[in-house]
Amino acid sequence: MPDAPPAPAPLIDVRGLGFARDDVPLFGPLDFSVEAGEALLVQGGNGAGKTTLLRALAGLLDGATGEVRLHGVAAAAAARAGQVAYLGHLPGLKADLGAVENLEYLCGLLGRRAGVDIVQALGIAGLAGYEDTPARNLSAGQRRRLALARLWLSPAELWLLDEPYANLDLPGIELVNRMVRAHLDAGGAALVTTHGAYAAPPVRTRLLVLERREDPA
Ligand SMILES: Nc1ncnc2c1ncn2[C@@H]1O[C@H](COP(=O)(O)OP(=O)(O)OP(=O)(O)O)[C@@H](O)[C@H]1O
Repeated sequence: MPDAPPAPAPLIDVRGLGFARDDVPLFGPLDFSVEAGEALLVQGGNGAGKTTLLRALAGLLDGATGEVRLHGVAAAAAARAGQVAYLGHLPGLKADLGAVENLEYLCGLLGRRAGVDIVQALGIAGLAGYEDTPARNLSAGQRRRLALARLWLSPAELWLLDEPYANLDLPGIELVNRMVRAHLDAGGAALVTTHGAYAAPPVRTRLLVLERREDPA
C-alpha cells in the first residue's frame, strides 16, 4: 500500500519567537503553530505583550528573534507583512476620507479578496448608509466596524486580531465571531488576543497564555 500523504504544514509555525526591549525580555521564546481552520486565543493581562507579539508576527516590529514559517516556508518579517491581515487598536483609517474611499485606498495598498465587493463588505460590517461618511465622523465602534470591513476584504489567510471586540456592542461582537468562523471554515486561521476567554469565538480554538515578565519597581 502506498504511504499516506504527509500532513499539510501548519498555516503558521513559530519556533523560538522572542522579543526584548532594552535587553529586557518581554516574551518568549515561544513555540506554537496554528493550522488552517483553527484559532489561537492569545490571553494575558495588560502589558503582557499580546500586541507586541501580534505586531512581531505581522512583520511590523524589528528585533524579534526566532523563526516563523507560513505553510512550511520560512517567512521573514518583511515577507509576512504582505501575507497576514492585522487588526490593531488603531484602525489605520484616513480621517478625511469616506468609508468607501478608505476601503478603496486600503485595498489598493494591501490587496483585495476575489469576489468581495466594497459596498457589500460595508453592509456585512453594519455600515450600510455610511458609504460617504468621513472616518472622522464615525463613532469608535463604527470605525472598528470599518476596520472589520477591511479585514473581510483582505486576501490574507492569517488574521491577527488584537482585541477585536474593543468598542463593539453585542451585535458587533457576534459579527466578529461570525466573521472568524466563516474565515476558518474557508481554510483560514486567526490569532485573537484577549484579556480573558469571555468572548472567545465558537471555533476550534487553542490557547496561548502570556505572563507579564516583571513589574516596574
Ligand atoms: N512603543 C513602545 N515602547 C516602549 N515600550 C512599549 C512600547 N509599546 C509597548 N511597550 C511596553 O511593552 C509591554 C507590552 O506591551 P503590549 O502592548 O504588547 O501589551 P499587551 O499585552 O497588548 O497589553 P494590553 O492588554 O494593555 O493592550 C508593556 O510593558 C508596554 O509598556
